[in-house]
Amino acid sequence: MAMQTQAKMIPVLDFSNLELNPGTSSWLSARKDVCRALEEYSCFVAELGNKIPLELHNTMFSSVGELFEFPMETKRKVTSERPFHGYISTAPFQRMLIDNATSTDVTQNFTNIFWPNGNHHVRESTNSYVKLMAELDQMVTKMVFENYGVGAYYDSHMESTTHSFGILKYIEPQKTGTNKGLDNHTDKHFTSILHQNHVKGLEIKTKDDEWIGFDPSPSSFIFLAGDGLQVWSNDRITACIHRVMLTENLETRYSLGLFSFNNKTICVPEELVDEEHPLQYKPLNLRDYAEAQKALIAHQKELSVKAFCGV
Ligand SMILES: O=C(O)CCC(=O)C(=O)O
Ligand SMILES: [Fe+2]
Repeated sequence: MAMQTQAKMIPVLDFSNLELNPGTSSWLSARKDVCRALEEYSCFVAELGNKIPLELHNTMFSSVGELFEFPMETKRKVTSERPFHGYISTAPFQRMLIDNATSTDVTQNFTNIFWPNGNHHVRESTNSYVKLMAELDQMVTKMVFENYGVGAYYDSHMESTTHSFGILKYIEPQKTGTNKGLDNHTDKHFTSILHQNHVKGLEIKTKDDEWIGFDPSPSSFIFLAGDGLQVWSNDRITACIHRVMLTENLETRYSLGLFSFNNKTICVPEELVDEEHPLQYKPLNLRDYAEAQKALIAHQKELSVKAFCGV
């Protein structure tokens, strides 16, 4: 698979023409590219081409626009007991985050909040869209596990993984007086996949401490390593530091994300600990980590995974 470099440096991997079946030569070559990109950049752009039909992209972004137009009391009905989930409105953005989004009952309950008589088109589109992203996540995760020689652990990892689906709307900077959409952070889950409309803003921090922008297109998704993957890989892959800056935006920025949570305790596989890679982390429970993070949020502090469970 050819690896190009987008804008300045984010690697772009072209999955559009590939039938990726485990064990084939194209799978093995993609696996190598995926892991190299994650080790060097903590992220990569997955170009899906026609695997994401333009109509599905358009339906998703127009529905998201509609969802945020509903009255506050309707949006507040999107709730969850999971930390940081449900509907949140802060100065620069509004977000709805639903857990276990690959369940069609969950997407049905979600759409029924807004359209009590049902909205078949939005529900079906959301199901197809979440499925597409979850399949991308599963494929990349399988490649990562295989690459480090522990493919045998992939099935049990995925069995205890759930995916949360997030939709975000950023308020235009001229209305808030700040161009900061989202502060520098790493994601507190295992992996993330983001997809957005045409309004730029997502920036990734490189290992040389340079910020580089993501150049969006309807068929490109960005895959980011989260804190969970950093722990699991014993620092072979580090979590992607990213932020959203809304400079020059005259239009509303919407982004969609699929976030994977491993619901068991994440332990570094013993195969990934050796003299060159001494154990860096105690076992990590992502829910406890999110709760600890939440407790600090009032103080505007971010808890690093090293501080939480570093050895
Ligand atoms: O809006 C984006 O592109 C980034 C969203 C993000 O980083 C997050 O939800 O954690
Ligand atoms: Fe993030």
